[in-house]
Parts: sequence; C-alpha cells; structure tokens
Amino acid sequence: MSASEGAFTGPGILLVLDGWGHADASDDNALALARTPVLDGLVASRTSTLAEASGDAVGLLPGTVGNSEIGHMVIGAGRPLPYDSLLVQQAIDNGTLRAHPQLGVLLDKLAVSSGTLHLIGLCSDGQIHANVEHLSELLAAAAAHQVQRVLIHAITDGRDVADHTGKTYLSRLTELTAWAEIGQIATVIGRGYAMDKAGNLDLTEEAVTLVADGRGAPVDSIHDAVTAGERGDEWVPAAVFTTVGSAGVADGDAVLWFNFRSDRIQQFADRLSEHLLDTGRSVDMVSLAQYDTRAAIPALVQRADASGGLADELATVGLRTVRIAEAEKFEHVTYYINGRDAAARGGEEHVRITGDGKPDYVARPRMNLDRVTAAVVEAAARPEVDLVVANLANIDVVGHTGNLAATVTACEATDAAVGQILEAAGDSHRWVLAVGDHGNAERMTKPAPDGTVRPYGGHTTNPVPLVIVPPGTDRSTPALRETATLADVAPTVLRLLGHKPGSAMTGRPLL
Ligand SMILES: O=C(O)[C@@H](CO)OP(=O)(O)O
Ligand SMILES: [Mn+2]
Ligand SMILES: [Mn+2]
Repeated sequence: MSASEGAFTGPGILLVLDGWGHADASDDNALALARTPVLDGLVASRTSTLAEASGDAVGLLPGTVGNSEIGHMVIGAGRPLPYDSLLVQQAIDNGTLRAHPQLGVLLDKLAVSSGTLHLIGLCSDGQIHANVEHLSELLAAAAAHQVQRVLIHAITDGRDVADHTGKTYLSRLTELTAWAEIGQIATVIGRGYAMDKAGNLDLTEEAVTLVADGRGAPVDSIHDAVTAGERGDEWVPAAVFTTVGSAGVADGDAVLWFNFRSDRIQQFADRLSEHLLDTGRSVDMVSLAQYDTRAAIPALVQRADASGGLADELATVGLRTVRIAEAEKFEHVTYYINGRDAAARGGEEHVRITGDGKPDYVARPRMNLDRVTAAVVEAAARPEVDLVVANLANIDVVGHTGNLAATVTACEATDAAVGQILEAAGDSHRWVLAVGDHGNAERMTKPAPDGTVRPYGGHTTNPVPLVIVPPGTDRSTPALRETATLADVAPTVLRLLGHKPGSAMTGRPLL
C-alpha cells in the first residue's frame, strides 16, 4: 500500500450486491426490515455515498428503472452508455426504425407473398427487456408496407411489472392493433417458459412449439388466456387464440423479435430458428436490437460501443482479476462488465458457481451464496490477484419473487457473507468497494395500472449505496463525494489500484 493524494492504493475487491438499492425504511423495504448489521455499518460509514443507477445517469430513458445489464456495463465502462431501449426509442422518434432498409425489404416481401409477420416479445412496459409501446411503430410499419397479416405472440411478464397485470398489457395490445388497423394476438405464454436463460430447454420447447406450430390450450379471450395458470403472469401456460385460424409460422413467413435485451430471449430465438430449419420452413428473422444468438439474426438497432472500460484498462496495465458469481449473474461480472465482449482478457480468471436442479428462490433464498463467498475468500487470499470482482445475487434474485419474507432472509444472508468477505479483505490487506447495480429489495410493493398496491419484485429507480472500505486500519481516507453514479466505479477502482482512469471514462474517482 502506498499513499496517493490522501488515498491508499493496492489490491482490492469490487463487490456488486445485486439489487441493493436505497430507500427510507418502510414496511415494504426488505433491506430495512432485515437484520443487517454489516451493511448498516457500511452505509453509515464516512466512506459511503449514494450512486445514481437508473435513468439518464446510466444511459437509460429518464425515469427508467435500472437493470443488471446496463448497471454492470456502466460499472465496467466508467461512463454512461446509451442503452438499447434508449437507442430504439431514438430510432422511433427520428423515423430511422420505420425507414430501416432491411425492415422495408422484409415487409415488402411479405406484402407480395401474402406471408404473415410474427411479432414475438415480452408484453409489458417494464422497460428492462421490452416495451409493449414499441409495437405501435412496428405495426404502423407493417401497415404502411401493406403486409396483410400480423400475428403477435405475447409473452406475459409479472416480474418487471406487478404480477397479475398481464391482462392489462394484452388489452393494450388490442388497442394498438385497433389503432394500427392491423395485427391480432395469436398466442400467449409466460416469460418463465419463453425467457428461460438457464438452458432448461423443456421450458423453451413449450414456447417454440406454441409459436412455430400453434400448439397450446385453445382460448377465446384474454381473460381465459391469463387465468388458465395459477402461478401468475410469469407462468401463464401456452395458449392459442381460436379466433386467429392458423397461428403457427409457415414457410415464407417472417419473425420480428421485439425484446431489446438479449439474455433472456436468445435461447428461445435460437431454438425457434433451429426448429423452423429442421422442419423445412424458410423464415426471415430480424430483431429490434442485437442478440447474442448462435443464429445470425440481423438487428434493426445497433449497440453502443462499450470498449475502453475497466477490463481493457486492467489488461493494458497487466493486472490480474478473478471474476466470481453464480450462474444467474455470471455474465454480469464477465460479459457485461467487459462491455458486452465475450473475450476474456489476459490475466482474467472466471469462476462460475453452479447449483443443483431447478432453483426455488423462496424455498432457498441463500441460493449458492456460501460457495460464492468461499470462492471470493479464496481468491482474496492469493497475493498474485490484484482485483477480485464478485456479484452476490440474492438480494435481487430473491427480491424478484416479490416474497417479502424470503427477501428479508436473502438480505440477512448477504449481510453475513459481506461480513466474511470484509474479514478476508482485512487478512489480505485489500480495500473493498461495495456497490448495488440497481434497486430492488428496498421497495417490494407497487401500484398496478388499476390503482391497487401489489407485491412487486421488480427493479426501482432508487440510488444504490456505494461504500469503500479501506484496507487494514487505514482511517485517513477522506469522505466520499456526495454525488455519484455507477460511472464513477471504474475510475475509482483504477485509482485504488494505483492507476489513472481510462481515457474513454467520463466518470470521476470518488476519492
Ligand atoms: O431477471 C431479469 O432478467 C431482470 C429482470 O427482468 O433482472 P436483471 O436485470 O437483474 O437481470
Ligand atoms: Mn442486477
Ligand atoms: Mn434483477
């Protein structure tokens, strides 16, 4: 350790507590209700501040809740990055989406062949994976090109918006199709099936055969479609509207995927592509934003450049990092934090902690936290490792269940884990920077579109705690700046490691 402008430098630990937001104590604030002496101590310390993690501070539309993808990308990039949802909205507002040449070619071809355009995506306005309002632009484009038939394959949410609101969003779809004078809902299925990202192909298959072959329970109304299941909107079982005639994808049809975030739709997109190919159907596919699929699916809106972030800087100066998270959040501390670049830089080691069987987060709110913590403690003890980067998933993942009691347990388990990690940091004379990537568990209810207050497991627009724990007994550290955003994390980490912020970073070191 050496002194530099009042701050210490040396090896450290960057700890992302997923879904660790800040809000006043209330009876729906799981973090405040939980007994969390370690986290409370951190937040009360002098080297603690609150960082903006939502809206335009990170590159989202103003007022939009944060999410893991943009949160980790900005933590890594050290600058706000125009997120895909913002870029799509800009392309709608400036007319470039509607005038996109590739979209035009696809729609003209359908108009000539009388083929069907299939729109597939998450139907809510949660703005994490998709926004149902984007459909007005897509439907208008289809109508303008005289496409004759548009079918919507709606995925119900219940996670990024309050549960049991699926009916409201499906009704919104019918308003949009009436306005555009084209399109009808063909099929409905919950995101638990259609947006599995854990390789549970049996779940994905339900969505694939529903969309490709029209295989699902026949329903006559939105009400029947969403009430068939008793497990909420996430698990609405596959349903086909009897009113549409043939709901499946025929040879010569086209598919437009309208989720803008890739991670939870790519498995479905790949499996549907394979299934159509295997069954001899030639189908054009495009996606609203870029997907990380095996299948080559052209995107209508391109991603922002996220290079020049922490990973690139660490590689340039030759520092070693170990990245640790459980499967749910593994790409967060690797792919996202590295600027959506799948290549591991030199000096980078990845530790992915996997669990057994299908997770039940209410029954097992500890998830695989003990093993994640053990891996962090082990990596911290290795003197050749300059920076340990880890994500503790529980506060967010259990928070998403909307179950307050389970989320309180998750917060308490995380608190104990952070305690162990701080001890390990003390032993190895490391600093620790702990930060949330967006809010979640600090607000567990939300008013639904119909005005009722419902349990809510989704993200928030609240700021997140950002705390630096100096190594050893260093108590000379100055207080942190009061205004901060996630973009300040990478410059601060580099400063603490004894290096300058990268030239592409606009965030500023917090000390
Ligand atoms: O689970 C997810 O896909 C989203 C919420 O829809 O959460 P996160 O951004 O934390 O990954
Ligand atoms: Mn997250
Ligand atoms: Mn989340």
